[in-house]
Amino acid sequence: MKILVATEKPFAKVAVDGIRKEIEGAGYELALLEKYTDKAQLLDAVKDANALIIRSDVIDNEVLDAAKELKIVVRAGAGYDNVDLEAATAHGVCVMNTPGQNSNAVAELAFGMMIMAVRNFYDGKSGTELKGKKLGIHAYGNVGRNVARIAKGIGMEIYAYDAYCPKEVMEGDGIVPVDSAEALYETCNVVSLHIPATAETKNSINYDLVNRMPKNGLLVNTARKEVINEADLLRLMNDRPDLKYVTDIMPVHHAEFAEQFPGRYFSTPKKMGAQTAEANINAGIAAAKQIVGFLKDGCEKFRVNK
Ligand SMILES: NC(=O)c1ccc[n+]([C@@H]2O[C@H](COP(=O)([O-])OP(=O)(O)OC[C@H]3O[C@@H](n4cnc5c(N)ncnc54)[C@H](O)[C@@H]3O)[C@@H](O)[C@H]2O)c1
Ligand SMILES: O=C(O)[C@H](O)COP(=O)(O)O
Repeated sequence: MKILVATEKPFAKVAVDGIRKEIEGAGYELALLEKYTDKAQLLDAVKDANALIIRSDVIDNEVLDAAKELKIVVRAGAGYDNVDLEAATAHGVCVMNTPGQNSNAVAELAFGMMIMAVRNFYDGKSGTELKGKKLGIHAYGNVGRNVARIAKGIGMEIYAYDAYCPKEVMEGDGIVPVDSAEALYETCNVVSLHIPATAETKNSINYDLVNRMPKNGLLVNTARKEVINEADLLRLMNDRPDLKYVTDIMPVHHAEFAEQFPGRYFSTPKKMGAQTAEANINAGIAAAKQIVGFLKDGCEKFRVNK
């Protein structure tokens, strides 16, 4: 059995070593395709792979057609919007993610960007503190819960909205649940986005919603660029010179944001939320273990396609 790690953005070496230990320890062969620059390289590498470990790498119908021996794809990470689930099901390929394995890394980055923004991107002028401010967590999943944990230490008032998480879970964590996204944005000085990119959420962060934020509101996005209605946000930030936007996922209209909103906008050059040795180790080794469990015992825990 050949297990291919196909990562355009590679894991830390220590994580690859851990993956190798799991795969070779189970008697399988490990192949690496790292830092590839061309889809043709991926199409060639998947030809004889029985299992794939990927990150944000796009697995579409063309890749699945080329991967004649493929049984399983594990997205080492949370969001699996980069995998065509319907096509995978049609090809008889199981798709999994590794929930929770990179969430602390993302939560820490959200605070890194949050502090940078409220300190005016370190321009020397007086900024503000997070302590005592109202934080809105938009989606109370694995990342959202880690954000809440850190926010407690900072001394923020914490509110959350999640369309599917029971209010009792938030209350049990000492978080104030709110009934709608609208109520969250109306209430909070800072909103941190943690919704997945789905048909329901894409473009949902729009003019009306963000405009509900109080004066000097800050929107932090470590989720996906697709959830933002960029045209609306550009228009709103022009209409509301008090608002700031920081993101770990570079917008399609990055140049416009950067040019129009100096001192109010920041994007990491490349998605960095999960880019820590710890998150790479956690997610990479979990992916390797899930593949071994699937191939040896048929374990389908964490399967995300039907
Ligand atoms: N920047 C990065 O490197 C990075 C790393 C990890 C995750 N992410 C992104 O963050 C997202 C969240 O990650 P996670 O680990 O917390 O995932 P998760 O699956 O643990 O949590 C997602 C939460 O979103 C909620 N949700 C789904 N649809 C919603 C909606 N319409 N309105 C409100 N809540 C909704 C779910 O109920 C769930 O609680 C991922 O899907 C991914 O897109 C980015
Ligand atoms: O959904 C995720 O887990 C993140 O977007 C991580 O993406 P990456 O593995 O490309 O850093």
